[in-house]
Amino acid sequence: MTATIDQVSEKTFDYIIIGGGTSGLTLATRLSEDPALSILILEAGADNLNDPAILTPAAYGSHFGNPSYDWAFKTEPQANVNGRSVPWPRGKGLGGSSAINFFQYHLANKGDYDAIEKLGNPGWNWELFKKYQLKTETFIEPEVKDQSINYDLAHHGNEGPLTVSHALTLSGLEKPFNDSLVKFGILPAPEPNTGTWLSPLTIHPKNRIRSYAANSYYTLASSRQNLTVLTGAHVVRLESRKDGNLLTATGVTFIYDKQTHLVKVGREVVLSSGAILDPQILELSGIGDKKLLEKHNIEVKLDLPGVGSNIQEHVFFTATHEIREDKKEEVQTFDNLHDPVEREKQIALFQKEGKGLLGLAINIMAFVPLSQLSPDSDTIYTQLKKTVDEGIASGKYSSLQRKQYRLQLEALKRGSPNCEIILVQGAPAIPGLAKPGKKYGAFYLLLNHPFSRGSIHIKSADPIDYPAIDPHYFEEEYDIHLLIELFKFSRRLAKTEPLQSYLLDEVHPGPECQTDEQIADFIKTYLVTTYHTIGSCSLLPLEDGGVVDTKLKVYNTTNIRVVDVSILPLHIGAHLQATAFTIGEIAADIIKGNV
Ligand SMILES: Cc1cc2nc3c(=O)[nH]c(=O)nc-3n(C[C@H](O)[C@H](O)[C@H](O)COP(=O)(O)OP(=O)(O)OC[C@H]3O[C@@H](n4cnc5c(N)ncnc54)[C@H](O)[C@@H]3O)c2cc1C
Repeated sequence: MTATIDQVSEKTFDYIIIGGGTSGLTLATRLSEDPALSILILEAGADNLNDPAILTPAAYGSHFGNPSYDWAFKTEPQANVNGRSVPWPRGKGLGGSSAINFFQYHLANKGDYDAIEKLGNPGWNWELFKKYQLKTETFIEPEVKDQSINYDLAHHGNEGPLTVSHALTLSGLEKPFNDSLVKFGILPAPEPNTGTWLSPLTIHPKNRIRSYAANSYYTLASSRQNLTVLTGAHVVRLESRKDGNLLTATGVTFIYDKQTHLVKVGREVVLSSGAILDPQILELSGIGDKKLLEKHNIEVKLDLPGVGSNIQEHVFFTATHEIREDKKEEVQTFDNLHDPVEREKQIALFQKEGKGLLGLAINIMAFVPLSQLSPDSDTIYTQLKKTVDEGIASGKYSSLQRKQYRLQLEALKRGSPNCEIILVQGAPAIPGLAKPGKKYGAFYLLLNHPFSRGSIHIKSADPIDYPAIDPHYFEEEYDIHLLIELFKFSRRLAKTEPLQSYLLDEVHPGPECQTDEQIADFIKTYLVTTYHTIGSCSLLPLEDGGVVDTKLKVYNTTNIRVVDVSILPLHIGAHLQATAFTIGEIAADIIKGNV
């Protein structure tokens, strides 16, 4: 049961968690295990519990633009992607982005977490993330023991709140994709993910519904008397007092039903409002870059220039092929789900028998180093290193970028996976692309370790005004260079047996797109977000632009923490939800004094 405003307004809680999303609900569930503590979650969206629009698998993208589920952000116009403002959907409501995401559930490779420690964060490494990820999930072994499915029980939990398993239906494209990649030396991956892989998913294979923060973690805790959840509560700012140099949060101001309210805090305020809105709430609270706050006439409580800087985002674009006529019956794709009548039929079939297209998932993926994909990888590395060296010599890069780039270059040199290819069973939603009666296979080509750095800052002191999201796409040329190489690789892969026997010629962009300039223009026109923003409240030493310390506490505060993916200081080669749940688990143990 969610609370009424009278149970919250002007009351005091030990812990106030802002945002009932992925990390926030994880943290709240663990903290409320102690009946002596009172915990409040303030969530701007609705509870959306038991909503089929969230629970039904294969609902990819159907929530986008719907204010009941999606904040529907947009970037500032991006100079290097033809001036486009790129839509950034993000989950709104209990469960946050875990309620609308695409189900893949996995950590990145070891080196990506160890890099967090190397940036000056003792203890924040692979061992820590692995230990706590095991707490998040109960892994159910798949009934279909297809040879494409590869997993290692040592890397899975068996007592966690989330249910994780593998897709109920295979499309028929898994094995040809794997076998063609082997011809390039890219082998099926052991866990964790390096190589070709079918990602585990947060779909309950028995109930056949999405497993996410609200029906896993929150369900465990929802009847506890010490946990209060207020939905429809949009947090505006933290109230605070200053004792010497240290800031202490005393309460939280929020808007509920168009009225402004205050709730007081006994111990700590935790921001779990996601990487886009954490910086807005901090800046509206007077915590951020002094010059920016003064520009908006906000009283400066803490000059903390790292807030909203160091933004890194995964992006991708799609190359689409038609499935050959003689393979159409053999291969299952999402294409038929665009027909509303067929979709209803498939939902009924899935609910009754667990069969059909809804059991398909976006899960066929490979995490590979550039050196395995491009014959020009040595030249690209040499050019990149030269650019970085010149940038350092000219003073173009901050001390943080210098450290990050050194680690990124080292990772490239040792052949750590930095590219991702997903084979999606169906055409992307580009108007006019998919023809009725045809089936498609599409390569999603992803940039996971960008060199460009962006920012997210308030545009005004109005809390309802969305912040300016400026990822600075392709400001570092290597980022687009890598995508061009990935695209060329996807063409070679499509022409390699056995995949070649399944895929007809590329229909988008198509054969007329040949030169690097043409490919770059296609990428700039169709680039989309992978929904994985990090860095806006980075876990880093203060002198490198850090916002939180290794206990996730905001610098120079006594009781304000940030607990969500905004703390990641350098991007990882994985989809982010497993890391978000894991951060919630780690934070709970930090607060309990166990880490
Ligand atoms: C469309 C989409 C698809 C994705 N697909 C995958 C995938 O397949 N696999 C994967 O691993 N990852 C995926 N991700 C990414 C992953 O789901 C997120 O990175 C992760 O869930 C983020 O967790 P979080 O706790 O940081 O933020 P969120 O889960 O987004 O939680 C933030 C919460 O804070 C609330 N909030 C924000 N501001 C306020 C405020 N002012 N007052 C009160 N409440 C507020 C929000 O409404 C939200 O509920 C996807 C994300 C999206 C959006």
